[in-house]
Amino acid sequence: MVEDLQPNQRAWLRPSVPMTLHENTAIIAVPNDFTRNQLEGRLRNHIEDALTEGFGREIRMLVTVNPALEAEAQPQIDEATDRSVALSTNDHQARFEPPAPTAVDTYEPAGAERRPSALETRLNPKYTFETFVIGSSNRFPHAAAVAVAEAPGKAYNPLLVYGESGLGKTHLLHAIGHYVRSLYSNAKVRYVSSEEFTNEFINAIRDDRQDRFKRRYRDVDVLLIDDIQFLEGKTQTQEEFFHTFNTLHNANKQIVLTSDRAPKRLEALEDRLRNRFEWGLITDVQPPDLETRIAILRKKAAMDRLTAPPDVLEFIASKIQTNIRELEGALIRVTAFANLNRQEVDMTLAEIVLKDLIPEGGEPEITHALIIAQTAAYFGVSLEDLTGPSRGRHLVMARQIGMYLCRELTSMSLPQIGREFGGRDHTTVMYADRKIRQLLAERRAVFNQVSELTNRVKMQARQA
Ligand SMILES: Nc1ncnc2c1ncn2[C@@H]1O[C@H](COP(=O)(O)OP(=O)(O)OP(=O)(O)O)[C@@H](O)[C@H]1O
Repeated sequence: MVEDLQPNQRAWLRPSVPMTLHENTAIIAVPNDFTRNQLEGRLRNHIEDALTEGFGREIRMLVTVNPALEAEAQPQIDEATDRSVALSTNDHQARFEPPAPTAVDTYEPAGAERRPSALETRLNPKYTFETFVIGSSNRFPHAAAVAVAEAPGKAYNPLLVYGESGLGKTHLLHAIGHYVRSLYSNAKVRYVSSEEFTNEFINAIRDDRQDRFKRRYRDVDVLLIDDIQFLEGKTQTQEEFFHTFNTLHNANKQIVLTSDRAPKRLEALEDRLRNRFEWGLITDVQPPDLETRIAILRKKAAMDRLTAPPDVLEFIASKIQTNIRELEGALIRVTAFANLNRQEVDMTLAEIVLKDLIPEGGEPEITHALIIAQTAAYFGVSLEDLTGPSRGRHLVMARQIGMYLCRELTSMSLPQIGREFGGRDHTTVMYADRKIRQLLAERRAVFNQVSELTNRVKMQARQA
């Protein structure tokens, strides 16, 4: 696949060094921001496809800058041979060794001193306090999150943020992680969703590696644990989490939790855990008001370099009121549509796109089962194939669109979606979501397929 690259594209790979494969993320070091932008922009799809094909599972790429590589980094655009990184499958297989297991996975940039990296905790680089828009709906949780990050284990412990889907809980959790890292460079920060915590715990029992599991979660300074409602009804995992919690709390290590409900409404959670959650500070995020929604769209447009006039941003913000993920999704669809049609983003265009996206008379209830069934029918594939292991090109695209729609149209978490699509890892869902978002703006066929399929799903949901 990389063999298909133009010589000038291949030249960008020459100074790049594959660092490690951490779970489903290949980390590649480059000498400067400029090279990183090239890799992340024009070359991302090629590289990720090559890696995915090579490893037989979806691999995403993370690029990190290591100025120590600068000396080797004189890309010679006219030279087709790429000496340092032959991104051919075999080569990668050889060079991306899974990191040795450690309590907190480490990452060592070539030629630099060992330093902790946000990558090792799989924090989304976009979810920082800088990119978080503050409004009356989230002012308090934001302030609490900043306080906790500035003085881990001292301000409020635990901090629990709850609220409905798509209101920024995960964003705040990651922002705490990034900020702690920037303030305390040696802090061990671990982010995990409760679903992953549960799965890892089950695997640890199966493989008789409980000690390693315990170390992994108890030997940290800050534990960020997302969506604790998932622990409901899981007695053994709750027991393990209870001990993890006590160990960390006794050692004055910071714990931050998110939930879709207030702890007292987590009925299938043991009293003693619920009780622990109430030791610290509990705060909620509310749906943002109109001004905050407009500010979020402005920020998002600026960050992703999407051009949309103020009246269009206000229009989108007025139409989508309860979920920030949907708000961002609508902006992406509107700008993608304009891009594909080589049109300016204006009100007429926004009205057309949003009319499809927002049905009259409120949102119908959409389930993953409906999305999966409609996706299979739309692409003419069987349900078994759509959720099965086969990796034919047509099937992979159908599956990725199905996953993307589950992310857009339901409030399911990444691990939940992965499970419904044949037990896939949450990073596979993340990759699919990002890839389809990108293709929406680049490929008319994909935009049309996604739009048609969304309409069908919504129509079926209304009739149900
Ligand atoms: N205040 C905000 N400022 C900027 N972006 C925001 C804000 N709140 C949420 N977002 C964005 O909205 C999207 C959804 O947020 P996030 O995933 O954090 O929601 P969540 O509450 O964790 O939802 P879920 O419970 O479904 O996981 C993300 O892309 C996030 O960056």
